Amino acid sequence: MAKLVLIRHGQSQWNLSNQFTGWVDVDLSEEGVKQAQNAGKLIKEAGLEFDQAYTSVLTRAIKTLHYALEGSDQLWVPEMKTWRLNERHYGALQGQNKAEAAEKWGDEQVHIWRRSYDTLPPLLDANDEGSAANDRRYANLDPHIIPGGENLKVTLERVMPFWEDEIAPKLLDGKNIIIAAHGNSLRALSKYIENISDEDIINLEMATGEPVVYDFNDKLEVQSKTKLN
Ligand SMILES: O=C(O)[C@@H](CO)OP(=O)(O)O
Repeated sequence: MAKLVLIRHGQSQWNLSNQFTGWVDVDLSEEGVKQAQNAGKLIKEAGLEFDQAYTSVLTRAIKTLHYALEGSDQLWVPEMKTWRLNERHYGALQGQNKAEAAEKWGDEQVHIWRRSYDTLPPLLDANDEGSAANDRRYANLDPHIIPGGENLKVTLERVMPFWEDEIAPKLLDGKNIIIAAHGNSLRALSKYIENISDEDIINLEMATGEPVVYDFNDKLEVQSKTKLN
């Protein structure tokens, strides 16, 4: 039956400098470009062929998708971009260095902000100049939907409608799908797909630029999960 490939974007400039990123639109680092190109090679070697591609509205994921498709000779595959696949919004932590934040608030607090399922980060005010409300790419969204900060639970809640309406029907129709997105939007999706508990999802990490291949049966139950590396 259908295959789904999830790929976290290659290393970004702020992964490299260890800054909270969220919805800030930073580019791939040089290493990130190499990781994304290598993902394309691995996809080609595995013989994976896609019918539809999805990504977020953030440059690092879009470019990763394009490198992965180009490397597997499938740059022509139809693609759709949606804010629903964006990284979780990291609120007022966006832009801060993670090590400096741990010195300021303690390792435990920062770990809770980063990995607890339902604790929100400090929120960003809608009037803050860094708010997504000031960004043209979200102009068509109801301002009430634009987050000031998200935990994994809220991220999952805004990813799910896109899964239900767009992705699941295609998989049920036997279409092969690739999604290039972000560490936490993909952790949210994996939690749902693999039925991982609120406690256990804390331990799931996605490596940058590493394609993860799911095989589904015709009831959309996972038959296998393989990491390409
Ligand atoms: O900063 C972020 O947006 C994310 C992903 O890089 O970080 P973390 O892994 O700490 O949730």
